[in-house]
Amino acid sequence: MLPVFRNINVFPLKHTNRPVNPFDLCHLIRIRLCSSKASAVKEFEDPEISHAEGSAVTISDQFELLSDVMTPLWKMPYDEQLRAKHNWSQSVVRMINERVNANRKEKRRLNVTPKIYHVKSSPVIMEYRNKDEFSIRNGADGHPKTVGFFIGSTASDNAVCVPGTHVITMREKHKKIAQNFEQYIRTSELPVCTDFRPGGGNWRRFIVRSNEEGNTLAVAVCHPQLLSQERLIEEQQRLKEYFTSGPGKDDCPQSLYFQACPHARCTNEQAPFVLLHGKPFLEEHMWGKTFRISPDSFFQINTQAAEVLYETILKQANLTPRSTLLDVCCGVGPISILAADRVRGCVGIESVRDAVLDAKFNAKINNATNVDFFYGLAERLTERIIEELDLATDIVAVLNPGRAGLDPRVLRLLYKCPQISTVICVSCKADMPSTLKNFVQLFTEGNFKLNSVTPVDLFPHTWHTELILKFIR
Ligand SMILES: C[S@@+](CC[C@H](N)C(=O)[O-])C[C@H]1O[C@@H](n2cnc3c(N)ncnc32)[C@H](O)[C@@H]1O
Repeated sequence: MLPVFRNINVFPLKHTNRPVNPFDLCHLIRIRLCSSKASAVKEFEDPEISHAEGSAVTISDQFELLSDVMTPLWKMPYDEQLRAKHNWSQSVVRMINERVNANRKEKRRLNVTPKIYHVKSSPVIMEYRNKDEFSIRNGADGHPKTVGFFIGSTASDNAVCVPGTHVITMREKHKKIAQNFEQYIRTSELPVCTDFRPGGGNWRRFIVRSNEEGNTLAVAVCHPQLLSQERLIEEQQRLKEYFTSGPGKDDCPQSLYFQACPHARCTNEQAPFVLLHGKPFLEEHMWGKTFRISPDSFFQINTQAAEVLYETILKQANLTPRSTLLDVCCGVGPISILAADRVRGCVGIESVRDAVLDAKFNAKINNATNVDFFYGLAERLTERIIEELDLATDIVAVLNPGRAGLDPRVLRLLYKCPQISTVICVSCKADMPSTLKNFVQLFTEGNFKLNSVTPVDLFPHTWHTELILKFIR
């Protein structure tokens, strides 16, 4: 049993609008775990859980359940996890095969038979997450302002928020800053946002990021509802004082931001990230190069494993001084900047403006003079960029979109371009229909062969695995 973090009584419920029934909670979590990929489903016949009225779901149970949701493989030895991920990679290839053959009129099956490499392990398996996104809702003790992660379903009204104190992939600093933020919002007059409509409350999310040196950047996200600008500024000032000179000062992040976001998510253009304290950016180092990361920019969640990922991508790409790298969905530019010394030039496309500004800055400070980045959607920019790469004889495209995959028009442009002989697809959601569709299109319409699949474990203790799929003509 995990150690008890602090004494929370589930009953009586002082702060809640609606009591949490411990039986409901367990039942919900059981459904959640059974429907997840986790094989180890916890049985809830624990003597510490009694369903009689007035009894409690122990805090240690909540922590264990949260670990089961967030890190479902946490009880499996790491080498077994790697074997399970290898099997999963094979199943992705089977899914590609099924889809390739699903709509074929000809009787003869097409076989996609790439070489599947062993999973490249993560150099670090504990406390590797450099970003955590905390929700704010009712805790299992009924406190309406609890900063943590949901267990149960948010769609039904039964989800509760559990602090991430025992999640083994989370860094201690993130936990401490989140605990301090929880203390802060419990003193704030603003309620938690439970509805986007007026009157639905304010506090929504808390994001903590850090680099390998231990510097941290935090963003408090608040729905502005009908609050005046003066009231928002007053809250920002109080939050800043709490962390810089108040009770949170021992765990003050190096950068503290506030965002008044009226939607589920807002970019910096939609709702500016307001810097309350410290440096505007986080800096990360890989291969002796420096990367600036803005609060709005993507960065791989496991920095040390990301180095392994990038090294593997560049190796698979067989780059030469004659190559041009087309870096589609480039983020803050790591793939292009790390490849710059090996190639004729790199061009990156990215749809988040701040990430493009970071990428340009990163190219400059790393002296990557043969690299350029463009702001916009790949589906809008790729055609013009390919036209401008007219003189390039050997183009390698690296595609690393989010879970939505890429628009089929982008892939069409790539396989119609004769100078592109290699396409490397990088995905952490390779088994999602949107992503599988991209692979199948490259194979069936584009006549590319799937040459190899290399899994890289960016997410130890979870089922997620980053896959590098190499397609060649
Ligand atoms: C998984 S991240 C990869 C970023 C980068 N390759 C890296 O390793 O850090 C995906 C990036 O693609 C961007 N993106 C998603 N859809 C896009 C699109 N249609 N056009 C351009 N960029 C897109 C996102 O903003 C995000 O920065």
